Amino acid sequence: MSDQTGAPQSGGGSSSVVETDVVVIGGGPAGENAADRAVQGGLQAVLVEGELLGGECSYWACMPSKALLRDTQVLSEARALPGARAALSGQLDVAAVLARRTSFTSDWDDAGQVSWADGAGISVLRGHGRLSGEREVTVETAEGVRTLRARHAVVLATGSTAVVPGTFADVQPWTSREATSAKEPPASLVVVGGGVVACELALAWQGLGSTVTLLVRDQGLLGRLEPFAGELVLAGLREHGVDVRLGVSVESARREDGEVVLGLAGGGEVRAAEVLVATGRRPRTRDVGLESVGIDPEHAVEVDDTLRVPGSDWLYAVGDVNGRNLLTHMGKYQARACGDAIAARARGEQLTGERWARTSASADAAATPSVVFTVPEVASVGLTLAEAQSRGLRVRAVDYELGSVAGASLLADGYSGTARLVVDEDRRVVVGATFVGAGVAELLHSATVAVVGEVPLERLWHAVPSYPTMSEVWLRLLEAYGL
Ligand SMILES: Cc1cc2nc3c(=O)[nH]c(=O)nc-3n(C[C@H](O)[C@H](O)[C@H](O)COP(=O)(O)OP(=O)(O)OC[C@H]3O[C@@H](n4cnc5c(N)ncnc54)[C@H](O)[C@@H]3O)c2cc1C
Ligand SMILES: NC(=O)c1ccc[n+]([C@@H]2O[C@H](COP(=O)([O-])OP(=O)(O)OC[C@H]3O[C@@H](n4cnc5c(N)ncnc54)[C@H](O)[C@@H]3O)[C@@H](O)[C@H]2O)c1
Repeated sequence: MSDQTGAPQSGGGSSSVVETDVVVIGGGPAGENAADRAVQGGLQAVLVEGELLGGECSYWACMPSKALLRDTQVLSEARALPGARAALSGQLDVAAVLARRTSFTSDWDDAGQVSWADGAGISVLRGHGRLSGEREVTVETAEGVRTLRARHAVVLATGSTAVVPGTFADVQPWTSREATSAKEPPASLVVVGGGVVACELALAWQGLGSTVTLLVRDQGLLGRLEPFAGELVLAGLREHGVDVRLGVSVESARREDGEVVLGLAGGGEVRAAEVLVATGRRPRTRDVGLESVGIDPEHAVEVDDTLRVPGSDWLYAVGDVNGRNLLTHMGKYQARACGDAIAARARGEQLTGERWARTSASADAAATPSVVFTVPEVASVGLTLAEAQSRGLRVRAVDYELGSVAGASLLADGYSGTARLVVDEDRRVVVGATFVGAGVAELLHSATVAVVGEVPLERLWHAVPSYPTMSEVWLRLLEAYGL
């Protein structure tokens, strides 16, 4: 361990038992934050990590993928301004983009995160951890098997892994890991899937010079978001040269002459130097010992709003592994609530799971923000119109073309984008918002505050947006609603 738990130890050598307050299995963003909050709450914590401290997000997901996309976004915005466009000449420096991407992953070295954990007072134990009974975790380390016993809680934070359908079993496809860490663009890339990973990484590699084909089983992209979001992203991908084919299923896959050949249902083939399978993720629940405590490892680990497993007084799960929201910021949010809940219970406090309490991850169900970093960007929070209706809310959607807002028209000639508010008519509050267009990511937090705060429309009217910013879309939306 990189630090002492200060806890009594028994045994020695390869079978030593370490007792501590909290054991966290998985040192991704969620696990790190759960351990950190427990320590801040006055407890000792051991964080067990089998690969790189920092998890998927730091090395193979959020950070490298956004670094791969950023230059394409900037070029697209510059091309929308005649003056800046005139200054654009020559080619994108692909090697520089890849080097910057690599710098964000610290060249896949976690020394910086280990030193953060040390500073935060968290003990890091490297190895594969498994639950091995109540409050007990067994860790396979390079030095032998270690057993950890938790006085207060064990937190499962093992994340998720890419789902690769059996069709691709023999072709060693790229998953998001290879697609975020590749050392050079493949000449051609076929991407399978129509979700966030597929859209972002198709655009990233097209922007870096690959010829990209996107095969989508459904009739549209980004099915969980408002329909107009998928339509605008589809148009954006096609404008960037991605060959997007909708309603296409892959029936077979083989490698031939150094290429991947995909056979399509109904006939036809697609060939490319590489294939990226982006067909979703599953919680990492297998091989973590859930069976030893009577939990089915084939499903996400169910938790209550304090992130504790129902029926248990010691087992918690945060981040992707509980399937609530597969997003870094939501995993970290859950982890803060979880670490605080563990510390509070250790002090003998009774938690009722009250909505919006500091120890309840209430926003998971009501106000999850997310950004798709494509061109155009999609920024959304809360419920879509369809979700709100399916929950039985009496809602009304208000739409406005972002290009008609002065701030947006200044940002780009021919700015195209759409904004939607979903208003709960009974409470006259915003329960969902979606913005699609260039530069909308930074607009999102205003909507998150409105949704979480349940700010009445009449009061929102007094939140005056500055002129000429894109935020003026708030005023236009409220006017369109009838205020
Ligand atoms: C390509 C891509 C891009 C993404 N972009 C974004 C984005 O822009 N914004 C965003 O919010 N989200 C994004 N996500 C989602 C985000 O990466 C995840 O939601 C986030 O990483 C989940 O954090 P976590 O801590 O739950 O799990 P992980 O990050 O998966 O970390 C889990 C950790 O647990 C370790 N582990 C697992 N099992 C064991 C075990 N038995 N013993 C010891 N250690 C173990 C793993 O090695 C890993 O380090 C993206 C995902 C992908 C695939
Ligand atoms: N910018 C971000 O915040 C960001 C970026 C990437 C990923 N993420 C997170 O990661 C999660 C996973 O993303 P994802 O895109 O991998 O999954 P997803 O579930 O969002 O999308 C999977 C896509 O694959 C399709 N699909 C599923 N099985 C298929 C099959 N057998 N053949 C063909 N198509 C199939 C689905 O119809 C869907 O379009 C997201 O839900 C999101 O929470 C976030």
